[in-house]
Amino acid sequence: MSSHESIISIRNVSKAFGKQEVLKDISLDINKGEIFGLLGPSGAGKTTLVKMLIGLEIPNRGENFLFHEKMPSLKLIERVGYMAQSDALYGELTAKENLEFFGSLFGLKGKGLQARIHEVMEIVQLTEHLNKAVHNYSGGMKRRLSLAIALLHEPELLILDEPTVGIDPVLRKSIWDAFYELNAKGTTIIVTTHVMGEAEKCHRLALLRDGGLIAVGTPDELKENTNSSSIEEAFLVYGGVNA
Ligand SMILES: Nc1ncnc2c1ncn2[C@@H]1O[C@H](COP(=O)(O)OP(=O)(O)OP(=O)(O)O)[C@@H](O)[C@H]1O
Repeated sequence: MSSHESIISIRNVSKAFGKQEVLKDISLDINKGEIFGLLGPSGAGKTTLVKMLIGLEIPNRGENFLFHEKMPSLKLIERVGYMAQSDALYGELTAKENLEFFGSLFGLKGKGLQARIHEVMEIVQLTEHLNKAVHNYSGGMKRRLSLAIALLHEPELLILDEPTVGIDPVLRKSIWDAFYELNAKGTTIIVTTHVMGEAEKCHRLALLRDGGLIAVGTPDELKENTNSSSIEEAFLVYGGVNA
């Protein structure tokens, strides 16, 4: 699916919070049509990096581009669906009302919006809970609703920060099936994860540790280059730890 047209370009980016350097001289290109995974342990800098991609964090050094435009730039936001790690939902409102609110922010309305609401709720398998107040949703249901919101305006780029945390394996599989379907229609997808099995599902991966990029490649390349039988083992080898 990947076209080798770079839609994200990160050039020697570093970021510090106070004295803590959270991203260290990262350079990376992500191509149109990829399912690209950012894999790393908790605190590695994944969230900081994805926020930077869409202009929510600004680097101290280096620069990053989205659709060839230097970030931060507000005008690109409609082309991106972003699902943050913590759910930004209105608990008092029903799922439908949440979707209507976020849809209206993207200029969706009327029958088109209602049809789209039904489509995205089908994808995340929440249709029967459409009229339930969100404070009655479980953690996994909230994650799925957040995903539905990110999909609502049919963005060409989806950036998903740990999209399947708290979601059971059966539903996780069906959500990944939905990612592949969207990807087949041309959507580029970036996911952060610390789940190795999930990383295997990506076309390409960047391994992050302590704010540094330790390797980039397809899951097979990463395993072959390190003589590893799993991504977990490859990660340890790249990280300088004997597997
Ligand atoms: N706004 C901030 N102010 C200060 N420190 C921050 C801020 N945001 C992140 N950090 C620190 O930066 C480091 C990287 O955090 P980040 O959330 O990017 O990691 P992560 O790989 O996404 O981790 P997780 O998988 O746990 O979400 C952590 O040590 C975190 O405490």
